Amino acid sequence: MATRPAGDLTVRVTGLRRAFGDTVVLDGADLTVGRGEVVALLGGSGSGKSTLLRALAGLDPEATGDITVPDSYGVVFQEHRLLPWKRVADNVALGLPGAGARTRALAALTEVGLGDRGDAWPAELSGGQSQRVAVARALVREPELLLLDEPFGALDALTRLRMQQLLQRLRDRHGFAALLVTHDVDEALLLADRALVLEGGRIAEELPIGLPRPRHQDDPGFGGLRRHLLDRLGVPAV
Ligand SMILES: Nc1ncnc2c1ncn2[C@@H]1O[C@H](COP(=O)(O)OP(=O)(O)OP(=O)(O)O)[C@@H](O)[C@H]1O
Repeated sequence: MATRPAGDLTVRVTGLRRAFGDTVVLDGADLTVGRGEVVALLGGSGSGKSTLLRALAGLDPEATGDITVPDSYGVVFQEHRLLPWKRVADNVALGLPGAGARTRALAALTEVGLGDRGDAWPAELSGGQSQRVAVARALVREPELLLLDEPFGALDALTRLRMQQLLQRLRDRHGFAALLVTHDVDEALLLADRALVLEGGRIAEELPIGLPRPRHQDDPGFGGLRRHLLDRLGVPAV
């Protein structure tokens, strides 16, 4: 049962467990996300990152443990998950109460650079545009927390970079906290205040990322942190 966390924390997870048959994927994982903090969740393929995120998003009734998340959170997956039979603005406004829903949806679309595409159908958008709409849909309720599961993982490198910059701007403007599941060490280092490494069903390492913002791959300090994380993930420098 999720309840509201107290104090400076947006998320508090204690003793999170999830097994599929005999395979224990999450084995008592603990983590926190502070208010307005961006936390990257890294880990090898199959380490349980998506399982953890789904549990936090309330999508996995079989996960056990103490999970506290705010009342308002938005979720973005690797696939945009837009409803193809609804226009873009109606996808973003979905479930919003009241007569102002469309106005709010168009404002959120403007924030992601798609203010003029509200009447388009999802099929008319590129992959990057579709993910922008997914971000707008997650943002439209002004959530305290975004849960992001490889949100840019399916995009080409340039589009991914633009989306990372967009996420950074939105975070500066709105101050939401985020838990960002990613395979991409550079993405974690560009965006996150802290990186967590999931291994053996628990958070095996927690790395504060104190690099000044705005960040760039060429910044001093970036390479050392990248090497450390890659090494931790079993990809040592050659
Ligand atoms: N519905 C399911 N039924 C059975 N096993 C599952 C199910 N969902 C996940 N698993 C298993 O749980 C483990 C963790 O999966 P999960 O998708 O959380 O890992 P991940 O770290 O997100 O991986 P990747 O980085 O490859 O996306 C994997 O071994 C996976 O096969």
